[in-house]
Amino acid sequence: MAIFAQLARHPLATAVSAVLVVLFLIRRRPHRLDRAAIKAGLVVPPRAPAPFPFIGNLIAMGIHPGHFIIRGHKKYGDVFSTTVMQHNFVFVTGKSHIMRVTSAPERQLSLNEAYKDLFGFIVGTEIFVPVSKSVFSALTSSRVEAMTPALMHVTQRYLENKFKGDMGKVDMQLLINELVAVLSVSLICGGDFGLEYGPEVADNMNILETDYSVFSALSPFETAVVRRRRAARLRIMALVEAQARKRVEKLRDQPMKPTDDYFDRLVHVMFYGRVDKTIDETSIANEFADNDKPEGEVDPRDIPEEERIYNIVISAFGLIYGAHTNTSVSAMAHLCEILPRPEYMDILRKDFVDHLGNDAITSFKAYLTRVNATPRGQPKEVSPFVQMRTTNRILSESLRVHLDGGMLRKALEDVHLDNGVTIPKGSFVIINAYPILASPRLYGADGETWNPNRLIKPIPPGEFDESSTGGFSGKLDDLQSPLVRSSDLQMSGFGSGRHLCPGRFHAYRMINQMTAQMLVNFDFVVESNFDKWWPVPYGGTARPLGKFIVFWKRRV
Ligand code: HEM
Repeated sequence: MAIFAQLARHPLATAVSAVLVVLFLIRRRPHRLDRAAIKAGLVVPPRAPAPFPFIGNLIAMGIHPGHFIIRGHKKYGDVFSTTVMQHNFVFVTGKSHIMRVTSAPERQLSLNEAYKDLFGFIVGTEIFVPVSKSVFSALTSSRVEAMTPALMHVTQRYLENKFKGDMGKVDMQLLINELVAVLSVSLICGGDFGLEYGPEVADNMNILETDYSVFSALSPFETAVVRRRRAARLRIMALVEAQARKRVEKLRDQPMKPTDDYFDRLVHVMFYGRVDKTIDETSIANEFADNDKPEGEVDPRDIPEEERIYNIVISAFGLIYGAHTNTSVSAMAHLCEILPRPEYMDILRKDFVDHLGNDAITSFKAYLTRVNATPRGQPKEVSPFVQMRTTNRILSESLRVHLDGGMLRKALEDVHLDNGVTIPKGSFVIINAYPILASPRLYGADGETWNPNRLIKPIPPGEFDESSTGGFSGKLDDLQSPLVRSSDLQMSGFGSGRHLCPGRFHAYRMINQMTAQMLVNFDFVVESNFDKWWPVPYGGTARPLGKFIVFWKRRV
């Protein structure tokens, strides 16, 4: 009792004690999803206490999700949970659990529902829709080849416009953001559209991606930010809609063709209900691409034409967003490593000129003509971009180091793991890439450090030492990247399993060709580079903090 009498005389101490008691009580309470599962007799994951009411473990997750998650796995094992902003988050690692999560069907562990719930307020919830296999097939590596001349042409035109004169200074972050937006739009909506409307879409994308405030998100009133964002979104949608109407007319009596671009595919599938019977299963980037008819999907011919057009616009808009955001920050990550290092700029220049000469677009078109003329069944010439192994490996190292997001799902039903633990329905599930990229077993003692030599000259497995630096003794895939399959667990930044990123071939092509065209035409000196990178807790590339300002000089 004496202690309470003492406290009563010190109001501040009383207030602090009361807050501590409340925090203590709250941190002990299991999450409501756990309570429901426990009531049903299920074993739930061990829980890392969340020290703050309402925000839960937001601060620890915000500072460095990877460190928080590694600490959690060390303490609680392969599966543990915590509360962030009232949501239940379950973190999963270990091969069997990762395979269980990444191979689960969408109706059980949903990628779309997870992103819709957490990020829908930023871009609108309706863009998170599953895409059918017939459409995904337009993202295969052969489609990347066909789109390459258009991407190179758009890049060339863009650089001509931006770098006027012989020398200058540029904010590289803004430039890359805009250029990748122009390229993404060209990729999804066609090169013709990209050249004409790319910069306008890029400006509006910039508003959507950067112009939001917590105040406007929480405010019951319509703020100026909300109005700007709505106008930007509507403008992009109006442009894409005009393109959709044009293509609907163009493809009215046309069957699907191998030469269709991505937008043609959308129109064939979503407007005319056509299915590609010739899809080569193995050429689809997605390991579990069995979502030809996502659950609940109806035959488009059964819905009104205007609704079909709207669905095409929404799908295209969602994909432009998906293609742009991560590719843009990945390109920044790559260039912020390359531009301060003249020796690597020279290696990339040489690789590009060795394979495509001084007139890259003409050389690439000639290569495409040769490949298209190759009779069926005969071995085809390997793409010059695929032959640039060193270039691809250097990019893979940039992505490996900066792609420390991972995979995010929402449990739409209770998910039982083989260790007897159940992920309760309603939880968000995260598999973080950081423990993989920082694993000494795979990359030695300095896995977090950018060092392309580890991929350029991998060490034979018997000679690999976990305490060594700059090493890697695993396998590389066609992109000269550490394998991304869930069974190998070498690199999970592009996801794996059912939702493995189908656009990664396009991402490599966009970044490699734009980097090469910049380096071949200009010298660069970095004035200031990003201060640091904030690792994201969801899928994709870390986000840069600070300014990336660069002097450029035209090469003669
Ligand atoms: C370096 C650039 C890119 C990165 C880092 C990246 C990363 C990712 C990640 C982490 C996922 C989720 C995987 C999972 O949770 O299992 C994903 C999915 C996806 N990505 Fe990418 N991506 C990139 C570029 C692109 C591009 C250029 C496109 C389109 C052309 C694209 C289209 C998609 C689509 C459609 C999905 C959803 C797949 C599905 O639902 O099955 N991405 N990407």
